[in-house]
Amino acid sequence: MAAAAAAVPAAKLEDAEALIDSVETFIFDCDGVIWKGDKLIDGVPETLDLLRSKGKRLVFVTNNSTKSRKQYGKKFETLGLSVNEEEIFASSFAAAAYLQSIDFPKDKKVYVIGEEGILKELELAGFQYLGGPTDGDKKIELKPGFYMEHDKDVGAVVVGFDRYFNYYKVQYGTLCIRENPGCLFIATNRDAVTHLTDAQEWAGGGSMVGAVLGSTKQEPLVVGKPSTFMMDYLAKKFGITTSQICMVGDRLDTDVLFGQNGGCKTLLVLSGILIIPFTLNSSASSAEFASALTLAGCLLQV
Ligand SMILES: O=C(O)COP(=O)(O)O
Ligand SMILES: [Mg+2]
Repeated sequence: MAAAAAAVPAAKLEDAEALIDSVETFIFDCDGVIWKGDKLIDGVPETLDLLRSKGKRLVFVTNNSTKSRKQYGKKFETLGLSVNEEEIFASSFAAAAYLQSIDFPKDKKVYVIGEEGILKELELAGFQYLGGPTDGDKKIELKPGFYMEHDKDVGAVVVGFDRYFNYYKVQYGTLCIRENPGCLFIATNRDAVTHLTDAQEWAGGGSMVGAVLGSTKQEPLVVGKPSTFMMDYLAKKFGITTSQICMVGDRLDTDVLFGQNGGCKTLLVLSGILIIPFTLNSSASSAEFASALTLAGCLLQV
């Protein structure tokens, strides 16, 4: 079922300082909030520094499963942001963590329609996997009698954004889900579009998931936003109550809904889907931070 948009009417942020003082943790979405593609969004370093200087915990949650947490740590570093791996939760990690949470058998395998980030997280979690980029150049020749074999030990198909998506992968994933008894269909996320470059929006993970949903007629279990799986995981890990969290995102149907589903305060910024860039000079006081957020037309969803 597609995630509904946030139900609560939006209100323009009036008092950012009160918001900042009312929570101990800020969860930031990444694409459209921290960066767009590989381009850092103006004002982000100063904003993060300001919040850290006020003793706030910062956590980063991205639905983009192309990278592992470690790889995202490198991305933050190249953008000049010091963020440690433990503060980053990507949906690639969520897929592996979910399989761990259900004690997915280690003698079963995971077929991956997606990129390296998912493979790396599955490896770290000790799961056997196949597929991923190596199936990116496999072609199907539909000659008479052609029959595609598939591994009967696949117990889960994980689908995420995959720039090398092809018919071989759809067919392989479909065979596993339809013919291996109890085979799970897990989606890292269902974002319709995302900024894979800063120049435009690109078809997102939702397009790959939609293809497998179409061929299997099965709804996937989504481990990324707006599912609360990552919220529950990080709230438990950091020992925080969700009312002490403000979720900052650029999408209603994933980020804001994720925050609302988790019982957090939510802040919708307009630097992602709608572009209203704002800059914050380095000596920004929280009042300036407040006015910058207001300037950006931020809406506060409560
Ligand atoms: O890449 C995506 O699909 C979305 O990524 P985000 O959750 O960081 O906005
Ligand atoms: Mg985003």
